[in-house]
Amino acid sequence: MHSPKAKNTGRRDGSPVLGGSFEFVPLTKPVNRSSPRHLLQRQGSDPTTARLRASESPLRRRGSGSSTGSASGQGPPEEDGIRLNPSLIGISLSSLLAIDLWLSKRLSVCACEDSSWGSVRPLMKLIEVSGHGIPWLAGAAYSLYKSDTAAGQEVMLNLLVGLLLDLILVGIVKAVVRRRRPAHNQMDMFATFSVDRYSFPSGHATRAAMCGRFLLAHLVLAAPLRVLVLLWVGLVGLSRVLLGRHNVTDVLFGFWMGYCQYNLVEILWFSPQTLQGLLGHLA
Ligand SMILES: CC(C)=CCC/C(C)=C/CC/C(C)=C/COP(=O)(O)O
Repeated sequence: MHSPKAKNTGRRDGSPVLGGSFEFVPLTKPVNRSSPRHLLQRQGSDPTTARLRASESPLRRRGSGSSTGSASGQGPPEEDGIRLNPSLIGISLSSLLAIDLWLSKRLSVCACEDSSWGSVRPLMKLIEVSGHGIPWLAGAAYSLYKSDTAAGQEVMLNLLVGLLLDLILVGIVKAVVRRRRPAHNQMDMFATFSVDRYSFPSGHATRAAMCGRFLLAHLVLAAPLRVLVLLWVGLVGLSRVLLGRHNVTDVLFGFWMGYCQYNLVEILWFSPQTLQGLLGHLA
């Protein structure tokens, strides 16, 4: 299991490392302001390692005076300002990912039958099916076919457009990011595409967020039903992590992406006239 703690103890000299490429230097350690040669002698017996350390660490670079400083010797060189920010971003991202992996593993309590909440797994899989693309596409297509009012047809047509858009956008992001599903996931999902071996973002989460917003905006629902819709969206997201299908960040990003996708559906909104025009051009 990856945990922040485990990641931070990887160095023989005890200095914590995050993501393998960043090094924290204790601020209490005296910074040597003399020549780099002196620095090398203090770094230990391996001069190559010592030279690398001296050049990696922004703190040491700043402290080493004329050898790496600005031409005038006053203040840090320009490049320090440029490199410090990416380091901070990198460290923050590495920490976030480490917490994500650790938390997701802790929460995957229905990942298999033998897990601590293994008995709830069938219920979680039922929630999984409720957020799957096939029932949603089939339901929207059937409602479009059966609808006898122009308003009903318009709403169902645009739900269908939104669902197809969701499949395409999630497929693209998954193919670009290529984040593997958690190791504890059992790949026993029903009807998947090849990109669904990747986990970022959760397609169930994007669909739940987009459809949730769509239902709340376009169906006249009583307050208890509106609460039920919100509850269902939350449960779909939670079930992805409990089943071990996703890390927490896959689901959170999925919710955000689905929320934005609904905005896109609103922008693209097809009216029956537009549809008739499109069909007329095709015929
Ligand atoms: C008509 C047509 C193209 C249907 C395809 C529906 C389909 C197979 C959707 C995939 C749904 C799925 C398994 C998404 C993966 O969700 P994650 O939450 O595991 O990313």
